[in-house]
Amino acid sequence: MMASPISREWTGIQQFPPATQTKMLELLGKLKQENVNSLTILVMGKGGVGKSSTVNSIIGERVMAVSAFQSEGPRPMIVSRSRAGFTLNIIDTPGIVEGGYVNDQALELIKRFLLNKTIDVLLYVDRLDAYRVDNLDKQVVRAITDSFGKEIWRRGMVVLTHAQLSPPDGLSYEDFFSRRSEALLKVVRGGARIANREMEDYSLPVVLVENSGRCNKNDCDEKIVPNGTAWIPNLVKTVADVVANGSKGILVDKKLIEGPNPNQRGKLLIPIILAIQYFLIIKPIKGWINHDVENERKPAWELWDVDSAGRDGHLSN
Ligand SMILES: Nc1nc2c(ncn2[C@@H]2O[C@H](COP(=O)(O)OP(=O)(O)OP(=O)(O)O)[C@@H](O)[C@H]2O)c(=O)[nH]1
Repeated sequence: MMASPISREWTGIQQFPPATQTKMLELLGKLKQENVNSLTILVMGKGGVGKSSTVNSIIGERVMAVSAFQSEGPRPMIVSRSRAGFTLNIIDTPGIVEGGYVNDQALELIKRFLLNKTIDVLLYVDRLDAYRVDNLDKQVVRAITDSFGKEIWRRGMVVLTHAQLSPPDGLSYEDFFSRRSEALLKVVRGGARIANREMEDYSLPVVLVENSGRCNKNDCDEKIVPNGTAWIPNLVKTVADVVANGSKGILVDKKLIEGPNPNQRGKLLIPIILAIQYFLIIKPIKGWINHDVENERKPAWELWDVDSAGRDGHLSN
């Protein structure tokens, strides 16, 4: 069982405009009807994409420190709020990428932090206003998959921050949004190794978020994204849908954390591959080069030139 963190009254809900409050309380009521009395949401993604800001927006309080620079300590944080007998726990994590690679230590910290907790929903956060996906995105998805198992993506949703943008010329907002989400979903499915035939089980909804204070509002004073959706209640509704999709939450137990990591097996192969390369490729080439050097009997100061000439000569053979 999950040790329940000390949870404060969710007073931040009162900061929302009445229309949002009504929707939120309706959603919580619906969850309670389905016997869901508490939810734990895990928030992950690269650094600086808006994870902490999103947590603050949902809670309606400035609970997480937000900065334009990478967060100071690589430490996960949990915030818990209760309202009408329902408890919402959100776990914010530091970006797990450092210097172009996934930081395994940061990942270990997150795993240990989550020990004996059940993840009900994973928010995979990235920015809407990015124009391409790269290998780093895939690495982050893979790290999440290797840490918590592929099944976590059945409880996953993609959150796109910085949603209030004007798309580049010639593209409608809807087109831009669908291109960006398709590209990211492809990366997630690839990194999580979700086969085409499994797609139905991994629906991975995509939601838009705008954390900026300059976020547009509708007539009811609710923050809206450019497609007109009031994004906070929409995000919470999507969370509720994911919980109801028939899959199970992910219990992070010792076995999951200490179990074999497919990445680790891959790493074991690296020295073997390097050794094979050395004996089959580099050694013979060196042999040829030395052979050439001896044959040509150049003076020592010219050996460098001979060396590269010799190598080129043999490689093009
Ligand atoms: N315009 C705009 N700015 C945002 C949005 N979300 C976050 N930001 C800004 O982006 C910067 C980083 O936001 P954070 O919430 O700290 O990002 P993070 O993903 O938690 O960062 P790390 O903790 O370093 O991993 C801050 O300057 C935020 O004000 C958004 O939706 N729109």
